[in-house]
Amino acid sequence: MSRYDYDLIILGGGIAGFSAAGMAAGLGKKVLLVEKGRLGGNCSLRTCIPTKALIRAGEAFGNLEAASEFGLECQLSSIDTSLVNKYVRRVIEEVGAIDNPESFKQMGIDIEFGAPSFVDRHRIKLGSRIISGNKFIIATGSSPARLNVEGAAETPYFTTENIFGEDKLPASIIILGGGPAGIEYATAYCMLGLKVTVVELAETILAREDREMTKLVADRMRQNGVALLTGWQTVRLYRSGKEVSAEIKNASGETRVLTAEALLMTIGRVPNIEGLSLDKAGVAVTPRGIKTDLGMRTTADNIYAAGDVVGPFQTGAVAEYQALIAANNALIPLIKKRADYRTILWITYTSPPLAHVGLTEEEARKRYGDKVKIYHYEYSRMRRARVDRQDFGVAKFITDAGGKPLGIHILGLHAEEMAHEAELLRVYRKPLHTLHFVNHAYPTYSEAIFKRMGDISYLDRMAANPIIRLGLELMPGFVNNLEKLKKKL
Ligand SMILES: Cc1cc2nc3c(=O)[nH]c(=O)nc-3n(C[C@H](O)[C@H](O)[C@H](O)COP(=O)(O)OP(=O)(O)OC[C@H]3O[C@@H](n4cnc5c(N)ncnc54)[C@H](O)[C@@H]3O)c2cc1C
Ligand SMILES: NC(=O)c1ccc[n+]([C@@H]2O[C@H](COP(=O)([O-])OP(=O)(O)OC[C@H]3O[C@@H](n4cnc5c(N)ncnc54)[C@H](O)[C@@H]3O)[C@@H](O)[C@H]2O)c1
Repeated sequence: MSRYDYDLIILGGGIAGFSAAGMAAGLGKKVLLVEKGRLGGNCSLRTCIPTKALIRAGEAFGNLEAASEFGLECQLSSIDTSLVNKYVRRVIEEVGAIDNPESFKQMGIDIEFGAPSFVDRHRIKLGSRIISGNKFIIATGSSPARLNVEGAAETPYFTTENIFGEDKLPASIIILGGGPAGIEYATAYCMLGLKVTVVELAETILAREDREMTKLVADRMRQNGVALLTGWQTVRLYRSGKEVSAEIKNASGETRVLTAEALLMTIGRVPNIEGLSLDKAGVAVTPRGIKTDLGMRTTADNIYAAGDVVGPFQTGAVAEYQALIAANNALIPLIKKRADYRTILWITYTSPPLAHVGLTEEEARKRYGDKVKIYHYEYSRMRRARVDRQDFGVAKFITDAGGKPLGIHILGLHAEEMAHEAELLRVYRKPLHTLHFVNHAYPTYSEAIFKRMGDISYLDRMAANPIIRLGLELMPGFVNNLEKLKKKL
């Protein structure tokens, strides 16, 4: 009989907690999941799912507006958005229902609700009870960071915690923070007809993206009417009658006052560690979150951590990845897994979406100098995109000298799905021309990008190989026609 009540205790019932609990239950372990609030975490209840629902609502309106592109004439004089948040809340409820406590119990996972705190590295206090565990995974996630400037405490503003609680959308909104969160909200609200202003402290929005892609996103957003202000610091917030105002200042000392019906703060996240008494368990923290090694083990050797509470990449996909590594290492000591952050991808759900796979051009040039090759494939060249009237976009391929992808960035319709084929190529270190002989359905976006890029990189490879080149030169016109052919593909 075990010395402990549980083999594994997981703190936090978000995407990281669920993934770890599922794996532990699958391994036949006695597992307890403790959740402070409602099961589902930010991803289902406040961030990933609701923002995608909001963007979908915006795109639905965009599709109506674009009907004439398809020869359909209809009159659209106004848009009533008063039921949009209700739709988003319905989606949250539907997705939340999938994560009900009963379904976890059926998997053999015990669930407890409450705010746990460590007593020592094998015991937590939950209400008046003490519960012991052999291993622990802390997956308590993150909360929105809040700006501490003059007037902030007295000024009403939204964060991801409460933005969908309102019944009506405002007519105008100021969004503080031009990271992925701010840009996704700005995209959706702009499509829904709101007057949107984004204030970003840094000189660029979406600082982790390839610069060329960031510029394309920013230009497109500006064309669509979003006021994007980069390099501006917010110095004061205050109420202006029924509206809110933000006083902002730039590096040259210029000041401006922005006023809107609502203000949303998306300036980053802080790890949820309050009340856990981590010091009693010997778990160290840094300003970014809980300190772990690449095996997701904290400074206490039986305690692991995963997800937003750890970082350095705060996405649902990384939370799940880290949680599986943590559960594996906690429960199967003979097979050690380590996180490799080079193999993660993410999507920023602008419209169209932006997929990020591997290195940016700036990072690739820093590491590999001028040896990198850059290929672009414009959506305007795709037959499928033309059919769909979706020909804005570009796929950018950054490869090493042998054509192996270092980074792939796709801005365009279905980029979020195509990113996975890109990631497979990169992770398995296959050159782009591998795809030259892989069948892709036609007409699809995937065919257009991957097959054609495979063809182009294949031709490049042919031309670069002196022996093949010699042979080809005997074929009249081949090499001369190469550039023409590449343009045509
Ligand atoms: C606007 C926005 C949009 C996003 N969209 C995407 C997206 O499209 N795709 C994507 O991959 N990522 C997206 N993310 C990131 C994603 O939300 C997070 O990375 C993900 O939710 C992290 O999961 P987690 O399980 O680590 O933490 P969380 O989802 O925060 O879950 C932690 C859970 O722990 C509970 N908890 C907190 N404290 C305690 C405690 N003391 N004891 C017990 N339980 C506790 C919480 O109540 C919560 O249920 C988005 C983020 C934002 C801000
Ligand atoms: N699709 C996705 O996967 C997705 C979508 C949204 C968010 N997320 C993740 O959620 C996390 C939180 O997103 P986020 O955008 O809130 O955080 P972030 O840290 O990624 O970006 C915050 C932005 O706010 C700016 N900022 C900071 N202080 C500011 C101030 N005082 N005034 C104006 N701007 C200020 C920062 O320079 C930064 O650009 C991120 O890690 C992100 O990766 C993922």
